[in-house]
Parts: sequence; C-alpha cells; structure tokens
Amino acid sequence: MILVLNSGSSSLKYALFDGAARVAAGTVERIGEPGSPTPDHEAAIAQVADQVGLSTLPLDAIGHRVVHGGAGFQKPTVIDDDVAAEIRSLIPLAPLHNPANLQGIDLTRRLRPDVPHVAVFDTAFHATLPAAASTYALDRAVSRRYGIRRYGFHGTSCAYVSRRTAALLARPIEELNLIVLHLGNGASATAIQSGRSVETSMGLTPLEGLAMGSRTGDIDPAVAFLLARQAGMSVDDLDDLYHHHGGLRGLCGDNDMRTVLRRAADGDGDARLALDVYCHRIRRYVGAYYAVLGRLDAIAFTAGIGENSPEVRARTLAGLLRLGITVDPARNATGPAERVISADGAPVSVCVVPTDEERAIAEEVAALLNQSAPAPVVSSVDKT
Ligand SMILES: Nc1ncnc2c1ncn2[C@@H]1O[C@H](COP(=O)(O)OP(=O)(O)O)[C@@H](O)[C@H]1O
Ligand SMILES: CC(=O)OP(=O)(O)O
Ligand SMILES: [Mg+2]
Repeated sequence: MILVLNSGSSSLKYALFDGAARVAAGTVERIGEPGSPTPDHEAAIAQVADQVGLSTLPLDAIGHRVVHGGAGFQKPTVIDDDVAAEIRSLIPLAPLHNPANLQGIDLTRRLRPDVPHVAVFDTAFHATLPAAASTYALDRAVSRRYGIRRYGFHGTSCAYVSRRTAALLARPIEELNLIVLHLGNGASATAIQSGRSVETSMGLTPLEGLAMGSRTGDIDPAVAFLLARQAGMSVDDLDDLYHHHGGLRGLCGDNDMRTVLRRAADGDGDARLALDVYCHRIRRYVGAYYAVLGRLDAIAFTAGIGENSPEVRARTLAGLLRLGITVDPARNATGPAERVISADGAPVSVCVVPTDEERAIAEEVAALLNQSAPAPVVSSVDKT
C-alpha cells in the first residue's frame, strides 16, 4: 500500500492506494484561514495521520508531492536527510508550498522511519523546456548566480492528463500536440509536444502566468517598483499583495470560482470583471501556445475549475472557429467526467480530463520502487 500526501497552499489532500485501488482518501481544506478549525499544515497532517492510523498502517511507501525541485530534482527521489535539506533550501522559490510539503515529510518520516518516503516534484515534468522558453531575458550572470529561470509547476498533473487525453482520443501521445489548462486554486497552461513539456505559464515560482484564485499571475514587473517608491511597500508587503490579494480575490473579493460565477450571473460588476480577466488571460495563452506548437491537436481542461465549469470553458474558447477550435454546448454542459466537448471532426479536440495528482504520484512511487527493488535471489536449491 502507498500513502500519498498532496499539500497545496491552503489544503491537504491524501489518498491510500492498494495496488491500483484507492482504498481511502480525504481533504483538509481552508488550512490557516480565519474561522477554520485547522490552524496550519502541521495540524492538518496530524489530523490525517490520526484518520488513517498512520503508526500501524501496513505500508510499502509514502509519496509526497513537492512543488519546487529546483534544477537538481528531475525525477522522483527517495528522501533522506540530504534530500530533505535540499528541498528546504528551495523554500525561497516556493514559499507557499515547499514549507507545507516539508512539514508532511518531517512528521511522517518521524512516525514511519520504517518505509521509504519518495518526493515527486511538480517541476520535474518541465525539465524538457527548451532554453528559449525557460530563459528570462535578464542579465545572464544574475540569472546564473541565483538559479533564475522558468521551472514550471503542476507537472505531475500535466503528465497524467496528457496521457489520459491521448487514451481518450485513442492516439499515441508521441503524435499529439496538446495544451493542458490546469485551472484549480493555482492555475497554469502548458504546451506539450509528443509527451514533452515545451512551454508553460508558471515561472521561477508558481506566481507567473494565468490569473488564479488569489495570485496575480502576469503583471508588469514595474508595478512593484511603483508601489515600493510611491506606497512605501516592503518586499514582504508586495509578496503578500501578489500572492493573497490578486487573481479572483483581488478583483472581486472572492477566490472561489463558484461564488464568482454566481455573483456574475446576478449582475455583480466586480465579479463579471474578475471572470472576464480570468478567461481572457487563458485565451491569450491558448493563442500563444498554439503558435508555439505550430499545429494543435487537443486542448484539455482539468482541475477544479477546468473540470467543473462549462461557462469558463465556453468563454475561454468562444469564437475560435477559424483556429479549428469549437466547444459543443450540449457536450460542454454535461456528460461523463472525462469527455470530448468539441464537435465531431473538429481539427482541435477540446476535452475535459479530470486530473488525479494523488494517483499519478502513487504510480511514480511504485515505478521507482519496482525499478530499484533488488533482483530476486535464486537460491542454490532452485538451481539444482
Ligand atoms: N462546480 C464548479 N464550478 C466552478 N468552479 C468550481 C466548481 N467546483 C470547484 N470549483 C473551483 O475549483 C477551484 C479549486 O480547484 P482545485 O483543483 O480543487 O484546487 P487546488 O489547487 O486547491 O487543488 C475553486 O476555485 C473552486 O471554486
Ligand atoms: C503549484 C501550485 O500552484 O499548486 P496548487 O495549484 O496546488 O496551489
Ligand atoms: Mg492543486
């Protein structure tokens, strides 16, 4: 059995797999938010450990989602003290995520030192980005010194969704040019050619790119200079402003897309603007990545918003018939969780493909452990 811990910025998801079967799963939400019974990730992890009976659970391994793996971690990695220290050293690159990931690692390694703990990195899938996509046009000496480049995130999800999309379309992944739109609390767009990430919207940190629940995404870097000079904001003030007071929440006060959609439908101007900005930004990336890929076979919508909001999908891709992109209203509105929502025979297949980061992590962990398992010993008795 493999236990998977997936710490997001304000939630902790866990799942327990017995082979391919998910035998238990759960989510602790709203960690650290006002009025929440769960003050921090440490409390959330303790809660989960208690729920699954961690100390006595028969386990083969524990898989941990780690958001930032820097340049060093390009594959799932068994965690020892050195690996944990290296993940700790990457906290400045993912201040919202890596600390929570580490708390899970530290606590469960203490409780279960008897099983291997494996880190699966969001950044790993994007190790294939070509230099033209991963390099910022910044003084190269400065970039080199501080490891400044585009790393990209949501990689485990993108890899899983691209495999599922190929299966849904019954085509080999090697033949496909895809755009994966992962629209959860964090949101990103990724261009994938023959199963390899070639361009992605998140950057050095998970702050760049699409407008998100509470993160700004792309913003002129000079906004920070202006606010520092004119408003006297410190680096910490700006960090907080960009991470927690941007995106949907910054524009209309709500970071939950369900509430934003309801308010927009009721005619609330702020919610409408938030929705317009959100969808426009995605559309811009779809156009850009179509050009990067040259030919586009499919677009896959995934994560909480991508999987569940016909309105966001329809608005994002409206009026793109000339590009071969259509959304069929009936297919978009309802159907199996995993489905094609474009018209039959459309040049670009638009799909809804639920992600499953926990399953993808469990698969990576199982693959790593099988590959590193010692070859079965042939006993002298068997040889005779
Ligand atoms: N039925 C729905 N319609 C629109 N948005 C939804 C729906 N269900 C969930 N969402 C949105 O999905 C987002 C959370 O996505 P999720 O993938 O669960 O996030 P996380 O990044 O925390 O894993 C929230 O903005 C939530 O409002
Ligand atoms: C990298 C990232 O933004 O993750 P999440 O969407 O889980 O916050
Ligand atoms: Mg997520």
